[in-house]
Amino acid sequence: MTEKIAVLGAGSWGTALANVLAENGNDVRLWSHKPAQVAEINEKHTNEHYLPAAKLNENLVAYADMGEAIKDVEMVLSVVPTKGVREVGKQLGALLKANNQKVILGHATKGIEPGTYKRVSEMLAEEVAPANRSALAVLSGPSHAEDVIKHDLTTVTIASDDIKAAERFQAAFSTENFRVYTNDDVIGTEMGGALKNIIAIGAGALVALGYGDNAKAALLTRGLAEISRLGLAFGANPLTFIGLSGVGDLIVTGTSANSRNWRAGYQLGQGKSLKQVEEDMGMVIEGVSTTKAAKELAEQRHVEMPITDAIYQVLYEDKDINQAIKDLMKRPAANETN
Ligand SMILES: NC(=O)C1=CN([C@@H]2O[C@H](COP(=O)(O)OP(=O)(O)OC[C@H]3O[C@@H](n4cnc5c(N)ncnc54)[C@H](OP(=O)(O)O)[C@@H]3O)[C@@H](O)[C@H]2O)C=CC1
Ligand SMILES: O=C(CO)COP(=O)(O)O
Repeated sequence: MTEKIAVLGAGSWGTALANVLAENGNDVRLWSHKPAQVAEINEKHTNEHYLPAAKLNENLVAYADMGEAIKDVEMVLSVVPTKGVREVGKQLGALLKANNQKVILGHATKGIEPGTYKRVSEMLAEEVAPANRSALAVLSGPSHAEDVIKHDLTTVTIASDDIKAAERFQAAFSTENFRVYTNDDVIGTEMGGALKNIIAIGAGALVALGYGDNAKAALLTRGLAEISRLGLAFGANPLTFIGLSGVGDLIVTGTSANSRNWRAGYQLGQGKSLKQVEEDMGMVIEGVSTTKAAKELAEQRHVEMPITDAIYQVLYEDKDINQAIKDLMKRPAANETN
């Protein structure tokens, strides 16, 4: 069965995911808030700023009007950065209400809302009334848009409390190069996807500073320990953190120059200021705001997250990265599994 599905947000990830859906024969409507980008996608079948040199499937149709994009669809996937989720969710919620329309609502965003510490599905649940959504789902896992658009082998997971909804997304997305699993742990899947971006910033910095493989492995492993600790405090399934949206995404983001978070860390390690890094990237670096949200959330819940604290001090308190690394290594002796 093919689906009529709207993808909201035409950045690198929204476009790559919409392209997988279109190649798989679905009727896909990609909404962008930029009319020039809509024209480029529909006329040239490219999205040069976000996916340079990629040719998009010709069945992928872009819309500047969200109302037209969601007309008669049964599924919607929001793929805007965390900072845009409320605005897009509000717009979607109002349109669905006016149409008396109910959709399966998914998202593929990786972040935590600053100040409220809400996960993305919680934000969407607040913006789209229960009458207008039959289920909420999250797509996550190790999946750089740059690889997906080239049809490189990719696996992701779709988590939902409603397994039938997860299976609808699974069927719509599954291709010979894009393998999709389902999962019922929405909390763990969202926490893993959001928090690995913090560790990826640290991983990029380590490489720029010339540290070796042992240091990288230590950071990723102890990073996973603190991601899991915070996730468990919110009721996540521990097994999720050894799955695609946990260690899987941590590996891809923490070891790849395709990752914006890794590249941001690398540039900070080279001595660039955060302001300069953000200006130069031209794309979202989710880990910057998530570091602040996670640090505050961990303090509230009395969860120990020393690496997140160290990265917070580098990003927000101008702490020298070498000093932050030294201080982490000099922490009191500890038991690994406590
Ligand atoms: N890129 C990747 O490989 C992956 C990304 N993700 C996650 O997907 C999410 C989106 O990332 P990604 O696509 O890479 O980000 P990009 O920076 O590439 O693109 C973001 C897109 O969202 C648009 N946007 C931002 N705010 C709004 C808004 N308020 N209303 C409408 N559109 C808006 C941007 O528009 P504009 O051009 O005007 O800025 C842009 O088109 C992030 O949470 C990221 O962590 C997850 C897995 C892989
Ligand atoms: O989440 C990602 C890959 O799974 C993309 O990470 P970046 O946002 O760091 O590029």
